[in-house]
Amino acid sequence: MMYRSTRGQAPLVDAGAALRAGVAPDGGLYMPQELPRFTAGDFSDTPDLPGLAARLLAPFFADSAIETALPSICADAFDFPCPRIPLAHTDNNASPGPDILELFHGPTGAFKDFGARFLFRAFAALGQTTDRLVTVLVATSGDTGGAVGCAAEGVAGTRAVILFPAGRISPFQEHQLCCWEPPVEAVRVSGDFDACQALVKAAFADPDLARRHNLTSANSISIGRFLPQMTYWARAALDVTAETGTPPGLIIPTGNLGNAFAAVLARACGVPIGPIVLATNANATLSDWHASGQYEGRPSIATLANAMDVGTPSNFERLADLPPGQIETVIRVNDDAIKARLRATFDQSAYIACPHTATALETFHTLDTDQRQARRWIIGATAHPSKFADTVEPVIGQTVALPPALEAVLEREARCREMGVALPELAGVLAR
Ligand SMILES: N[C@@H](CCOP(=O)(O)O)C(=O)O
Repeated sequence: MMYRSTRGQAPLVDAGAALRAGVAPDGGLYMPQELPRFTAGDFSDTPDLPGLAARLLAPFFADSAIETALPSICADAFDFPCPRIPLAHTDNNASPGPDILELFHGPTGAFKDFGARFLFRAFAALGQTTDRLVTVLVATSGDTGGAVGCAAEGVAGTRAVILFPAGRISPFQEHQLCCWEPPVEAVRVSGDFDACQALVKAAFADPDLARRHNLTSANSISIGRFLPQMTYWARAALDVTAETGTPPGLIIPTGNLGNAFAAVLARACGVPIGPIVLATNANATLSDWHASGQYEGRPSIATLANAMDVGTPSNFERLADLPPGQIETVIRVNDDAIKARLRATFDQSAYIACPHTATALETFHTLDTDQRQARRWIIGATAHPSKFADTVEPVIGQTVALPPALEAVLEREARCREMGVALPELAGVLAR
């Protein structure tokens, strides 16, 4: 498989080179040159997630340095459960509740563990073909940073530098992304997530900086982050289609658009997925685009669903590269509605959702009864609620226990550096 740039001004590269580069040299994002086509039968003998991942991802990594290691990378990266839980009836009419796909049972309690663990294992496989240190530069609005730090710790040949926005992430998230051993470094930036993301892109666009530090990305702009995220959507969609005869609809909490784009790509490759609905917080870039057809990035707004506080979603560039009509609906949910849905879900179903998952649950309730009854709906539950205890606990009126892996994070010492939003400051951080 070869990869082309969305901007069309860069040479074709294989998957290994696309991973090493992070973004294309013309500033575009890498896209597969052609899409493989699957049928449900292709996965009939792959009941578990790692097996399905290896089958689904094989064409994407064909003829690259990762090809032979792919099955073991998938087995090692996806070694935690990903349960799909039917939610009890959530309102008074007879329409069934959605299924909740819990994507947060990895070591850092967020769906990012799938992609981050895959990516760093892929870097390790690539590392056997080069001895140059790779600097993985990543911007986070909360969850990516923790997952990347955890996945990067101890991986030979890599150094991870995590930029996070001061005052815009939960206390647990901040501790979690600052607690990993060198060569993982966290940097608190006096700006929002979009400023962090712009800094990362500016560093990639600076040829001297990019070459000197051998920069690459661990955000979903990297194919090594977003391609593995197709796996759990495919698993859930194949299972529901087998159970009901109808492809499920997906409701996906959306910020940087990497998780939703993975579902879009899986559907484009023939995975049986029905409508794809994006659930966003008050940040209106995607809902306005869907309503008007005009895309306009803008500064992000701070919300309770902070990991989705993105004003300029990176993967829009990939979405715009595909034929129109890939996203059926975009629903924007404000903080009051997030809190109300969190509370109602707890009261009616005894289910504790994180604020991002609550955004998707609220979105489900905006669908009309016919839409809800036409098929099974799957809610992507993106993070463990205990990561957002300061928001969730007052709303539901009880404490939320940390799972053991997250509890262990608090025993680690947290440290970070500080910087502003100017590229020379980042150059200084990278040089130290
Ligand atoms: N929601 C993210 C923002 C970055 O998204 P990514 O999927 O492109 O890494 C976060 O939690 O940091």
